[in-house]
Amino acid sequence: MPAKLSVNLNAIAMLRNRRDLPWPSVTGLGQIALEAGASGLTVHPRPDQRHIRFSDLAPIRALIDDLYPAAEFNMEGFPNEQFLELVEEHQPEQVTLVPDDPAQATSDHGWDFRKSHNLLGNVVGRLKKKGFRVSLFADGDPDIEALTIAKETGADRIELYTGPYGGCYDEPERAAVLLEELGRTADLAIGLGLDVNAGHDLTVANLPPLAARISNLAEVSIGHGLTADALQYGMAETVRRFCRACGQDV
Ligand SMILES: CC(=O)[C@@H](O)[C@H](O)COP(=O)(O)O
Ligand SMILES: NCC(=O)COP(=O)(O)O
Repeated sequence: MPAKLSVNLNAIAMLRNRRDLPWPSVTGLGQIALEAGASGLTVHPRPDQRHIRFSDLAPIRALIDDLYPAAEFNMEGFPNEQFLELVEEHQPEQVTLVPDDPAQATSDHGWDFRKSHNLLGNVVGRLKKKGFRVSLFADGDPDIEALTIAKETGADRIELYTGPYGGCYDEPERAAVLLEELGRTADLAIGLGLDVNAGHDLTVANLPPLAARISNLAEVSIGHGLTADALQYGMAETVRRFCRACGQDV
């Protein structure tokens, strides 16, 4: 089965938040993504709402429920009480727990499962009792003991943090080493009965080798690279539309 694509809307929300105007529309672009074949939408609401605003969550939930009931809503975040209440209110199909601090610019590491065993055990227990699928953000580190703890929390999946791999776009030898570590981590996780997602800085260039190495990859969530491509591949047509709006015949 090919990996499912969940489109992360954070980058679009960040662009929208530059002005007090409703475009680019987070829900509207989410709809285009689902219409084009994405299997789901991902958001990572942070406490300062610098990307996704809490008020974006209900319209995204409604978009999926009303028009794309087979699609999935994936909410990512650090499991503080505010995040857990947002999850309980908006009922995503998947909750991805990420160990990020509110001051972090973006997610840059997976959980330290040894240190966070109790926290994750409690939070995953609370979410599983309410029927959520839970995924835990994990480094590409083939550490069987750490992955066993992840499994013991009751989580369903891990999401491999692919940032270091994505950052090696101009260092193919280093990328190959990191790819193999991600692959070995996935093999161990799958062996323990965890499903495997992946995300962070994935692109159309680095995704095919990852999907080939992890043949059971369940889902990738992609925002930054996908939004960059949407701008690049949409720019020419958009400039033509604006030239026409100027009265030019192009
Ligand atoms: C967990 C993860 O890797 C992504 O959610 C990442 O944090 C994207 O969020 P930003 O685009 O807001 O950095
Ligand atoms: N979980 C990773 C994600 O949602 C997207 O990360 P990025 O593609 O914006 O780096």
